[in-house]
Parts: sequence; C-alpha cells; structure tokens
Amino acid sequence: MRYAVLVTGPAGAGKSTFSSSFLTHLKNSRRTAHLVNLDPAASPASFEYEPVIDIKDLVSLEDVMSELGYGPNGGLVYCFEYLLQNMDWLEEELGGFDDDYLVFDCPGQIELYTHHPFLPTLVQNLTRLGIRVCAVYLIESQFMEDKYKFFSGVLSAMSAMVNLEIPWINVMSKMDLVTANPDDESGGARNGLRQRKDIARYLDPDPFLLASRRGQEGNESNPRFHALNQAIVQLIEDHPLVSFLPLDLTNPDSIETVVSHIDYTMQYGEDEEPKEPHDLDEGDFQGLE
Ligand SMILES: Nc1nc2c(ncn2[C@@H]2O[C@H](COP(=O)(O)OP(=O)(O)OP(=O)(O)O)[C@@H](O)[C@H]2O)c(=O)[nH]1
Repeated sequence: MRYAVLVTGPAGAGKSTFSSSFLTHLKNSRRTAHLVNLDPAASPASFEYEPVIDIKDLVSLEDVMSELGYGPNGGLVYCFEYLLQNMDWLEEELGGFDDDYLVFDCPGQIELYTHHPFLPTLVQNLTRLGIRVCAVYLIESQFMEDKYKFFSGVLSAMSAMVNLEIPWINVMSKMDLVTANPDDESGGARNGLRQRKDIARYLDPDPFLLASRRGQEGNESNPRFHALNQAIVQLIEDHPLVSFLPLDLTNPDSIETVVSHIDYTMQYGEDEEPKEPHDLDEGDFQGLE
C-alpha cells in the first residue's frame, strides 16, 4: 500500500519545515518515505530532502511567467491545470514506489485549497491509483496573536476540509514560539514572543473568543461587524469540525504525536496480511537465529 500525505496550509505556515521533520521521523522509524514537491515555485534551497518527484520537472512557475507572460497567481493556476492535463506523467513517476510513504509538500496559495478543483481532482487520481490519501493542514501559532486572523484561519481550514473530503488533521505549527506559562523565562518568552494562557481555547476553537468584549476594540463597535461575528460564532458552534494538534518541532514527543495521528487517520499498516510461510524469502530471516 502506498500512502500520500498532502501537507497543506497558508503561505509560511511551516509546510516545508514540517515535511522535512516528518520525513526524518519516518526514516528514523525505518520506514520508506519520500518527498514529493507540488509547488511549481519552490526553490531547491527550501528542501532538506531532495524530492523524488518534482512538479518543476513537468512545469515551473518561472518558465510559465517568463514564456507565457502570466503573473504569479495566474501562473500557479496554469501550472496546476497543466499538471491535471498530464496526470499520466505523475502516474508514471509514482509507479516506481511501492509500500512507501509519500509526503506531498503543497503550495501556500490558500485559494488552491478552498475553491479550486485541482486538489480534489488530484486526490481522485491518487485514489484511483490505489494510494491512500490524507491531508495535514497547518496554521501557525502566530495566528493566535489576533483572534480575527485566527478565526479566518479556522474558516479556511473548514472550507478546505469540506472541499477535499479526505481524512484530515489540523496542526498548529511553530508552538516553540509560544509559552503557556507567564513565569517561564525560556523558549518563546526569551525570544520576545507572546505568551498564551488560553492555548486550549485556540486548539479546540472556542467561538466565544470571537463574541467577547463587544464595543471595546476597533471595528467591534460597528453593529454589522458584531452581527457578522455572531453569525460566525453560530456557524462554528453548529459545525465544530476543526481542532488543532499543537506541533513543537523542538520537542520529539510533539512530532511523534502528530505522526501517530497521521498513521491512525491513514489506517497505516491495517491492511497488511501476516505472511504465509511459503511467501517468506531468505531476507525475512536475516538477523534471526
Ligand atoms: N520557530 C519556528 N519557525 C519555523 C517553524 N517551522 C517553520 N518555521 C520558519 O517559518 C518560515 C516558513 O517556513 P516554511 O517551512 O518555508 O513554510 P512553508 O509553509 O513551506 O512556506 P511556503 O511554501 O512559502 O508557503 C521559515 O523561516 C522557517 O524557518 C517552527 O516550527 N518553529
């Protein structure tokens, strides 16, 4: 069985960094895992592991912009349309892998996840090839600095989940930049970053964070803004689809927890049949007395 993990989320959320740590973790656990780059604008410097499949071998944003005169956003859309017209290329590239974990590092343009059909079509194609697919959606801990930005992140995560309809894990990345304890002088506090005493209300989004303190901050005095917030609170209350796993890459237990959730969501290894004696070859006995 092949497994594909789509690493998604807004620009700068830490997708490439997480993909590298994830691959290191899988390799340390003696699993066969590879990086697939789906970002036609990625620079090679952003990868710790060389991608085994790279969309830039098919089409690159730089070429599309210089040769066809597209801007960055139109160029990205063109690249994905081109990929979907050339799924036989991807199918051939994927053909060389068996029983492997493939980590797809995706671009950071949020509209790709929320309202373009590209990723759903890609997922359909991967599923057709017998690949089990799940998505990890990252938003960064700095989103907690501003509750409106945070809830816009929650809504985009919800929208992407509904658009893709595949097993899904939301992750709050860069938790090393936050400390929950105001007395803790280490880590995030030492770096001058925000302490949060109410992290749990963000990891399991409490919509009443948004509804609180009417009239005390900027736009909140505008009744239409307040009414909009109330509607969003109601939506999140009625459809509590999103919660976040915290990810602190400086803590090995944290990455381990996220990987366990991915394995569980993917039902990793659940279809492995015990080998019959006549299926075993010499290699299976190596190292055994
Ligand atoms: N402190 C901290 N910084 C991080 C972490 N993950 C990523 N970063 C930093 O955040 C920036 C963006 O990280 P990337 O991994 O390139 O993010 P990305 O989502 O792949 O970015 P795009 O592909 O441009 O959308 C880089 O400067 C990283 O060093 C983290 O866990 N902690």
